[in-house]
Amino acid sequence: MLKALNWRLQARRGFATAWAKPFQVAIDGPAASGKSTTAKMVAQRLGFQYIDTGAFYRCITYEVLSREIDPTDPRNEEQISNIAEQAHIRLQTLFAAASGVSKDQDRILHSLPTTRVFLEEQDVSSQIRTEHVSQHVSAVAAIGGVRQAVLQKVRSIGAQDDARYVDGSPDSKSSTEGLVMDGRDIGTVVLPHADLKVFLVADSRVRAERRLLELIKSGATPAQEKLDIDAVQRDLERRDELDRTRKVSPLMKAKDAMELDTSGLTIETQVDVIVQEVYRRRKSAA
Ligand SMILES: Nc1ncnc2c1ncn2[C@@H]1O[C@H](COP(=O)(O)OP(=O)(O)O)[C@@H](O)[C@H]1O
Ligand SMILES: Nc1ccn([C@@H]2O[C@H](COP(=O)(O)OP(=O)(O)O)[C@@H](O)[C@H]2O)c(=O)n1
Repeated sequence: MLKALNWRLQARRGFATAWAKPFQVAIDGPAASGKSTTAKMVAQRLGFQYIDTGAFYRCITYEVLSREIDPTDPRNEEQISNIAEQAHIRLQTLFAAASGVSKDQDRILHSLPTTRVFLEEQDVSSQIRTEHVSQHVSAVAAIGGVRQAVLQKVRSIGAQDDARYVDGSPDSKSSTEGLVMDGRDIGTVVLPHADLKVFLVADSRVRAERRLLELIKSGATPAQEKLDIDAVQRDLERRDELDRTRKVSPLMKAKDAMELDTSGLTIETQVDVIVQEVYRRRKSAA
């Protein structure tokens, strides 16, 4: 029965082989190196599912700060881990419509997908991107119980699919053909057997300029939070240092990861390099 259903699905999706393992792309790197932008566009071009793991740590941090709990006080670790375990977090990525396309290469779509983040079914997409949350998220993400809880959540949502195209139809391809996940420990801990691991880096000044522009454009930061480029750069560097030096699953490049410096690249180029690498590896594995 299950096998028949699987064959039907395979036929609809035009797969050559049944029970094909989804192709996993792991993208890691320091803050504002371009991970989520690149990951979303790679997922869109390939029709893969996209999971932003940083959003999970941000949601938990938002909840912790809303309850006025100090994440830097070790006495609060158990309480924060419990919050992480109980939190119900859901992501919904809105991809651009891909009507009438047949071949993978034809799925080249240039509008940027957006991810909405729901915490207990409340849309917190902009609240989790404020500087206040950014300043505390690395302390929360360093807690072992929090990492365990997020690991379980991100692994289990691989089985669900909340992706949508802008025409509102569910994306029937995305969950089975492949998955793009971005974060800090994807290639090392979450998906250690990923088919392609990418470690994105960029000069910290360039990253700060990009992040500042993004904060201004999104209006996610309240007017009273005065931003300047030096402050943004300091915060990125401080967060990277905390992420690199924590005891549990620190930020590091997996041994078998491909490093890509985005400092002098356009978004299109960095996406293209990864998409071409996916095609190359799929071809050589066929
Ligand atoms: N090559 C690039 N050129 C210019 N801006 C970029 C490039 N790559 C990413 N960006 C921008 O930099 C900002 C940070 O990128 P983002 O994908 O959010 O990084 P991360 O997920 O690593 O924190 C975003 O506003 C994004 O649009
Ligand atoms: N897989 C992950 C993803 C994020 N994180 C933590 O969550 C924080 C926010 O992640 P993010 O990807 O939203 O951050 P940005 O790089 O977008 O600013 C990081 O600074 C890490 O502390 C992590 O520890 N492990």
